Amino acid sequence: MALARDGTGSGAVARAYWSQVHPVFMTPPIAASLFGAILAGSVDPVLAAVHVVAMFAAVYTAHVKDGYVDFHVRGEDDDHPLTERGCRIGLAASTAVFAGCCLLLVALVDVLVLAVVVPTWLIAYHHAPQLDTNPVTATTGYPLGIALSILGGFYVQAGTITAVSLGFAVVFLILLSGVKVIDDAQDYAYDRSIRKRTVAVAVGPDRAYAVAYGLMTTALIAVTAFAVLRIFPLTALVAALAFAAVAAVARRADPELATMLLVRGSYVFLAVLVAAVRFDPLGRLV
Ligand SMILES: CC(C)=CCC/C(C)=C/CC/C(C)=C/COP(=O)(O)OP(=O)(O)O
Repeated sequence: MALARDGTGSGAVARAYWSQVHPVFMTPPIAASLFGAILAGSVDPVLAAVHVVAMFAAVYTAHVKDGYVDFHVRGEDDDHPLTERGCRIGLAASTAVFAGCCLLLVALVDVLVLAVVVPTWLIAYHHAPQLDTNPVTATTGYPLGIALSILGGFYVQAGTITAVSLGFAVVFLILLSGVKVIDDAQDYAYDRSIRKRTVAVAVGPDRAYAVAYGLMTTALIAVTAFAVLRIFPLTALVAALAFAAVAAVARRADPELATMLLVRGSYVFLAVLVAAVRFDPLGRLV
């Protein structure tokens, strides 16, 4: 039975599976995992790599399942490169890779690591058709995965969760939930037509913007407070300032441009936080 819908042979199958690798969605959890590792201080590259592969496998699972549900079950999408059987085999393969990583982490770290790793797959697998039907879970599912990726990346190195790692995870959960609300607002008309209940569809675009920027502001205030209290490194203030500058520009842009700016702003935010955690130049000055 065919695995790919657009042709036969190993080339067509490989292209179909490769199409489910979405760098826009897969790079952030990988970066988050590595950020967690850096936060822990000393980085064991093997542990970091196993956790990164687990996060990749979780997000791959989410995409294959989402594509399967949107095309084969709901009939929402016009096209999908994998057949139903192709989707099932893809899901089984990515889940097997994820389970293999979990076993390795249990062997190399401890069994408690499962508490911060397994939920990422649960969120990913249940994104469609369960979590994506409710505005709250549709918005927070992916950011929660990123937050858990930070915690998991940290845990595999440090063997514990600290207040600082939890603080960073919560900040990313809130900030990225805000970005996701704007991202979803891009598809407002289409999502409304298929009765997909994003925040923009549920409360209207104007209130969705207010919710989104409220969430981002809350996250930045938390970073500022944690930095001033020296719970986070002082240089984290620069990360908050940089993101605030991007968000101020995005506020006046349409949802498409705003999403593009905010996603890039999130990378700048993360990059400055890495520098803050590693070197804290501002903290050394005062
Ligand atoms: C480790 C980690 C980050 C885990 C979380 C995984 C997770 C929930 C990923 C979601 C990826 C995805 C299918 C996005 C598109 O959803 P959509 O419903 O907005 O887009 P659609 O309109 O294409 O269905």
